[in-house]
Amino acid sequence: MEYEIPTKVQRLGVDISKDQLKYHDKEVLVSKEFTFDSAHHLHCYEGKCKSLHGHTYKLQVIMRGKVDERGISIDFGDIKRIAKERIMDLLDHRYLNDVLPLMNTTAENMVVWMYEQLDQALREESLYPKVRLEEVRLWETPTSYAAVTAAMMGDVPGGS
Ligand SMILES: Nc1nc2c(c(=O)[nH]1)N=C([C@H](O)[C@H](O)COP(=O)(O)OP(=O)(O)OP(=O)(O)O)CN2
Ligand SMILES: [Zn+2]
Repeated sequence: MEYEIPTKVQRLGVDISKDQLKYHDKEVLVSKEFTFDSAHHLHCYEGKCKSLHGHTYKLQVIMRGKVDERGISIDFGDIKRIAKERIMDLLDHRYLNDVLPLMNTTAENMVVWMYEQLDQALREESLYPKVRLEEVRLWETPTSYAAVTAAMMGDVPGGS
């Protein structure tokens, strides 16, 4: 997206040129974290998690993209909007075995589904053609997480 950046801007009363504002076009990782509370139980599992129980899940969404002329690759607020619409609105305070597509609700299965949801949403965003999903991490407890990366999902930079 093209932004109107004035040729000269003022800092502490001194004119500086827009070229001095950059690191634009550098690639950076941008991350945002969320929590949500859900109930679930595991199938095909002998142990306490076969019984109904709940977690405060923590989700970390890491995106990768070129910095624009404002110094932003993707607005943190837009990551929050996408994650809320595609994940938290569906899962927060819900029974996961009912609301997720048919799967065993392990952290591994859920994080792959979340990657697919977020990746699809980002591809549909016309605002950020130079940004892609890099990694998604899902903590089930403070000491246990599953993660998936773009490379693991077969997404290569420059691919369609
Ligand atoms: N590889 C996986 N192992 C387990 C999963 C999973 O999704 N992937 N899930 C569970 C249960 O859902 C359980 O609620 C979480 O397991 P665990 O980390 O063992 O929970 P604790 O409360 O015991 O965690 P501590 O932080 O060690 O107290 C089981 N395994
Ligand atoms: Zn659990």
